Amino acid sequence: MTDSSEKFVAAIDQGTTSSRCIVFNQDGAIVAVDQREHRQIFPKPGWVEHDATEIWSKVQAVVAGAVAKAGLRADQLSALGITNQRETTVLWDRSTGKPVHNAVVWQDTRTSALCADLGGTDGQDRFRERTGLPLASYFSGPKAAWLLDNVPGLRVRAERGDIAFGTIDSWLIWNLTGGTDGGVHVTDVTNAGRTMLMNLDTLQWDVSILAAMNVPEAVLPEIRSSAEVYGTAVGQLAGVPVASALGDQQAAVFGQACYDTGTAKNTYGTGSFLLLNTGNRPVPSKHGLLTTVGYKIGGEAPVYCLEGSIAVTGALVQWFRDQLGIIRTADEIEPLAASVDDNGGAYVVPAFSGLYAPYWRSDARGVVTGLTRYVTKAHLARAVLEATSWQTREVVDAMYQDSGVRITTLKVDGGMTKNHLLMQHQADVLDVPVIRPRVAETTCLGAAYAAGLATGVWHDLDELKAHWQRDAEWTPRMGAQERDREYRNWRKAVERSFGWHEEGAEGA
Ligand SMILES: Nc1ncnc2c1ncn2[C@@H]1O[C@H](COP(=O)(O)OP(=O)(O)O)[C@@H](O)[C@H]1O
Ligand SMILES: O=P(O)(O)OC[C@H](O)CO
Repeated sequence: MTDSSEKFVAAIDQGTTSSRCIVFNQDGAIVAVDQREHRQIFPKPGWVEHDATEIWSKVQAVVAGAVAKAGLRADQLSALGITNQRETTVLWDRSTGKPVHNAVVWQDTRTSALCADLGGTDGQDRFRERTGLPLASYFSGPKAAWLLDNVPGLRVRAERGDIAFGTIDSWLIWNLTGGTDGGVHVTDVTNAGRTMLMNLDTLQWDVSILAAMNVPEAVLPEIRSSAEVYGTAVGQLAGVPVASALGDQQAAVFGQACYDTGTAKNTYGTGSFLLLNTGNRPVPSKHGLLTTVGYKIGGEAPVYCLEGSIAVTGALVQWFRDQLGIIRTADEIEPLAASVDDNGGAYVVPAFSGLYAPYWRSDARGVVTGLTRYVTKAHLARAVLEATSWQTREVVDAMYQDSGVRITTLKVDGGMTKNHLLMQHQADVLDVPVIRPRVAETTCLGAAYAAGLATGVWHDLDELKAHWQRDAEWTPRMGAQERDREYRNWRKAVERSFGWHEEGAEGA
């Protein structure tokens, strides 16, 4: 039985591989969780799609599951927050509510040639000043343009106003608030900022970029803050205010209580995303980072971040497990790696979708280098884990070069942080302590916090900060000489990955 004065907030985390719903109490503690995976669709090398209809039905199922496990009725929820895999692009018909094509996922590289064309003589930097982003297949605007050009008849329907564009937050909010029967078509600044269509200063759609990418304004959602009531849910959550939306990495910043300028977190999932809070002004990057909105609470000033996006970290462990079959579960990598003292001279650069930060090289492909007869699967297991910590080190160095901020501790979260060997190596190669909080579900927690702030469950950031508690800490142990030698080797390995893929050639 629950105390009737107690307040609860639910958050939906719609991620790349699964959807989760978590119910939190007023202390920010987890009351119930439900989670379901959805299909990964790979129609061609380099293409990754999701079925947005399947995602919506999985989301409905996990909401029902979490609310039931919590022993609550929907009307006992004070608010619902949304957080989501970013950039993944859905176009749907406003009158039928059906997607016109599978969603094109953030990892999908089909727009590489389109991005190269759009860059023209300015190259990757054409829209960087206005959007904070390099032209890369990662972002949503070119994905929408590709769909408009490749789904027969779609452009005409879009220009007539019959089609809606959205990242997953928009798709979910529209469905939650009624869909074809009055659903609201909105997005928040953190998600809009990943389309490459939003101006970072005005936080509005940039009409000249829309024209350059040939994306009609009629398809776009309204851009709102990350924490405000967008609408009221219908259906199973009837009456619950839908009160926050944040991209998952920004939600983790919020859930990790990185509210002060200079604080940073790294989330280790399929990929890894390190965000540094840079305060109320966007800091441009000259070293391969993204400038992105961290969050915006209602009418308050936006908070910006520098972001180092790494496409493949946990996904490399999955590859080691599923494609090579060397381990049966992800957890087995740690004892295997711990059975040897070092990587035996081997390095793995997981440039499966090219390399993201700080290189943004779509011509890179994965390499395993340094092989000799001495190298065993245990050395490779180490090299697989070390690929994550070295990629993070490169991003941390770029953060310092761009912002002058030297990270003194790194807050971490995500599925890979249960791997002690990896977290120790991370502390070693950064030479700073790495700290994991007690509530590891920082993404959902951030969305819940934002929704709770918008509805008066919590009152200010200080209240939220007081919830944060340390669970584990790793302190650096590696000597400087070893660190520097290994870093040099890692960078040599990265150079070996460049220039492999030629656009238009066979294969991915
Ligand atoms: N013990 C482990 N050691 C290293 N990596 C792990 C371990 N357990 C899970 N992972 C990796 O963590 C990732 C899952 O983390 P999660 O935060 O759930 O990711 P996402 O939200 O991106 O789906 C997977 O890519 C998996 O390979
Ligand atoms: O769903 P995740 O955790 O893999 O995160 C994906 C990122 O938002 C992509 O930008």
